[in-house]
Amino acid sequence: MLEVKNISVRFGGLMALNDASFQVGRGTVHALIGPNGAGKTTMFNVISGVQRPDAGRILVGGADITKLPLHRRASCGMARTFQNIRLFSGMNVIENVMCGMHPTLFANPVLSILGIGKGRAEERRCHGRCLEILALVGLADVAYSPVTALSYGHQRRVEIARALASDPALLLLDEPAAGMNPSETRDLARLLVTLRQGGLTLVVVEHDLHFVMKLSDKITVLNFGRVLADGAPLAVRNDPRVIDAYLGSSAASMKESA
Ligand SMILES: Nc1ncnc2c1ncn2[C@@H]1O[C@H](COP(=O)(O)OP(=O)(O)OP(=O)(O)O)[C@@H](O)[C@H]1O
Repeated sequence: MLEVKNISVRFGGLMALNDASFQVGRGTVHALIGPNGAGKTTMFNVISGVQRPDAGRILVGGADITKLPLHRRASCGMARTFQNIRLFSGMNVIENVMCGMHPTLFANPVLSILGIGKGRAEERRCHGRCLEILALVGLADVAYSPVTALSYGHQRRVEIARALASDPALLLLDEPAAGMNPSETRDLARLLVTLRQGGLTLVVVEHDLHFVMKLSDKITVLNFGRVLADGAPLAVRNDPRVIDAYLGSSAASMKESA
């Protein structure tokens, strides 16, 4: 589904990514982990088109998208969420989700504002689809609530719903469990499993190692911009290089969670 080939990104004298490569299988959950500053967010930015790499290539479904501008990445079936919640605070929940459908809409602004013809039909279709997505993420009952009235965990779900609205095949989630309590994290894990069962491919940057170990089919570990290890959760957890560089004492607690 996704091939990251020999990606390098330099910020002045710092190599944020250094010849990093990995592959993500279709319909899998793939986690990207590593210490602070390892290059995880930079890698997400390269994949999603926010950051142009100095070297290397990104392929989605075999197509080279390295030079595809940010605003055209949705058209190749990719969506992402960000580390910090970025919702429109003046809108309700469903309006936020409907914004995510923008790349798939055709009616022009005049038809949409007047609410006639194609504009009206499209708005109805968009509204119906977003209600389905809200039901999928467990937020149908708050569809018309102001988004600011929702708990932190639910706001994160709205972000995921908005990303799903563009009907992606590949979803990039940057620290989706950050700031969540244990019960919200468990609910999130269940949601991600449901999405994978629906055929979606998920790439997740996450610091919560218990969450990552339970959820992922494969894990790539970054360290100083390089791929330190890449493989099944068990193999990665037991890799001495990963334990030395990153897991340290948390390896023991991860064993319990596996
Ligand atoms: N725009 C930038 N300009 C200069 N340096 C940057 C920039 N963005 C990231 N860096 C540096 O690149 C390195 C990788 O940063 P990045 O945010 O990708 O790491 P990370 O693994 O996501 O870290 P964290 O887990 O703390 O979010 C860090 O040393 C960071 O300070």
